[in-house]
Amino acid sequence: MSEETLSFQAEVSKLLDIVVHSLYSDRQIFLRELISNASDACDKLRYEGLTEPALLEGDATFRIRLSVDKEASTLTIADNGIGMSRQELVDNLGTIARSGTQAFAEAVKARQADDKADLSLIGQFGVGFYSSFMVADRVDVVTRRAGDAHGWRWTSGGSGTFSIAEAPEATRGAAITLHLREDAHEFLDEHRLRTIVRTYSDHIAIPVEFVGHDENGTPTLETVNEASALWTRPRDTITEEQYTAFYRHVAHGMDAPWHTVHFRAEGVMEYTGLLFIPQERPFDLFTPERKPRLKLYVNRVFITDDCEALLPSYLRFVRGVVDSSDLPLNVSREMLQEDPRLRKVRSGLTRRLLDEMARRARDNEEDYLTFWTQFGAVLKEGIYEDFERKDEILRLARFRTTASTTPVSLETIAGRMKEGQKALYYITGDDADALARSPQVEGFLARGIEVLLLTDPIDEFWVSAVPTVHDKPLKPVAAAGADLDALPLTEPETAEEAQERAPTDQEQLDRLIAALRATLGKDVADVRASSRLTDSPVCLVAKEGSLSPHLRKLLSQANQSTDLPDDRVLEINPRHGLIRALAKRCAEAPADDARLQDAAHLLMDQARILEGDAPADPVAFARRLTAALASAVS
Ligand SMILES: Nc1ncnc2c1ncn2[C@@H]1O[C@H](COP(=O)(O)OP(=O)(O)OP(=O)(O)O)[C@@H](O)[C@H]1O
Repeated sequence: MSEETLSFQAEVSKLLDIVVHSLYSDRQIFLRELISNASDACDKLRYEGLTEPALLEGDATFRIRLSVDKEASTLTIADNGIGMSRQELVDNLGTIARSGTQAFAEAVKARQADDKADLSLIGQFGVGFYSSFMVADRVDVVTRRAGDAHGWRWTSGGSGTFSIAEAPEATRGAAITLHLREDAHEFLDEHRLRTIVRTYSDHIAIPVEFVGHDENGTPTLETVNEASALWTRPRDTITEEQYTAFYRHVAHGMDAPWHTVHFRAEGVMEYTGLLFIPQERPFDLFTPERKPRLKLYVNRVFITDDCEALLPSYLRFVRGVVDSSDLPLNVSREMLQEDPRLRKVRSGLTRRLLDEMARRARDNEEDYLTFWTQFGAVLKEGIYEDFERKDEILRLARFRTTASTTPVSLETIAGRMKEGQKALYYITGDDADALARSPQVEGFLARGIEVLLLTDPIDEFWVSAVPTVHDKPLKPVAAAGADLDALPLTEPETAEEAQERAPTDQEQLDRLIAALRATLGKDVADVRASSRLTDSPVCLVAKEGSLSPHLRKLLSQANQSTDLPDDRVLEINPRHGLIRALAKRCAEAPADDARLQDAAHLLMDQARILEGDAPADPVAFARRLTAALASAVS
């Protein structure tokens, strides 16, 4: 077949355009990405060779080779791994956009503020191969898939198209040749290359060999890396730098891990775990798949990094490796998901990770909060999903409250409850600052009662699974009802305040409530007086037992349920001057008094606005507001 030219998929093209035309810091990471791909390719063949030994073609000694040609200004990274068929070559390196392609392009754009794009995270997005174009103006990939008779050559300058032709010279595996850009000739320097390999790929379990020449020009081979699986080495022989380098390899990150745990589990199931909690959120933390990304090895043979059974999804931010000698090597990836032995591993890993988090929280709360801020929203999913460990996760959880902008534990909050306080109260919404100022919490603030401010979408779900905390009921502020009446105000009222806040005459209040109900009709589920309010005249609360307004909003944003009835209750403050005045007018005015009706709608719209909603009818709202202002001014 003669050479064929194909176009990159549009998103890939866009990504390449950014890679080719940006200036970067850390561009040496291209080598880490290519070595990492080469090592994955060897791992894949080793795994496939277990069930199909013919694929190994009699050669199961895997290696990665680096060589430079100074005259041609090329650097080649060659492996004897699985290789790619023609179709795989076309799909993997050009026509199928991986899920991270667009996400990566966007992330780079967002970070381009200082003119130097940070492309170091490219591998995290599953598009590491394209980092070759940071240093090369042409890339050739010569490859033969294990077991295939023919090989192929892929070549591209990184703009718009790539070509594919037959390559009879291809050996098993893949050889990536980079034609280095004028400004990237530093990567022809052997010393520099060795340093990079040692920094980034020392722990790769497959030897990375450097092809040099002796003084007679005869080729020499030198292994540059340690080439033993890091997790199999004793802990006290591994330096922190080595752990960090390994973490960067598995997480494709540039940060250092926030926590590293390296252990050997013995007992019913024997396995080694080397797990990391990152410092920064990976980009796909909140994608719908919610997949954990641990790498599973059996006796140092890589099996999969797509094993949902290995960790609960609320720990999906954890990266690392699990290697067990007690799992069968030839087990299929699908069977693994159901394997009871794996369930034991999962439970052991979860136990250990939660224990480690608790320990870090005990040791240094401030430092623990850096972790919590990044991953708390994910960990909290466990309160809802992992019944067995619900209480443990609740102990790890930290919350912002009306009394504390620094998140605190439930234990702390429970420990400073007021005498006579019957429950722990919470409010849900999007923005903690707005919630802290919401009329709904006024009555709590006036009584010195701390309210939890819950702003993660998951909060709406777990609260329903947790009826009590530290033996106290956990209640939404909307359900506080009579609890508040029973508690005293923090500061006794002055005589002046008492007069200002004199309660509305009960009979007049009842008439006002009836009038509001009649005017607002179906806009509200009910109208009632409340002690929740101190400074504001009105607020909207959810009817007891119904969806909270925040959850209703989340569901309608997710398009899950747009036709949920709005059954919010309008609460009015009988001790507010405006309510007193309206009640008085209501007692004297005819039932269809236009001003009273306008006031009812304005109050309702005001309550809506405070909940972050728009007025029901903006034009009518504006007209009523103008009329009210005009009459106040004149
Ligand atoms: N040396 C290689 N041998 C065989 N296949 C390769 C090689 N390099 C890349 N590939 C194929 O090309 C695909 C794309 O590589 P790329 O580095 O862009 O992403 P990735 O390696 O899949 O991402 P991740 O690093 O997250 O696994 C790989 O998944 C693999 O199938």
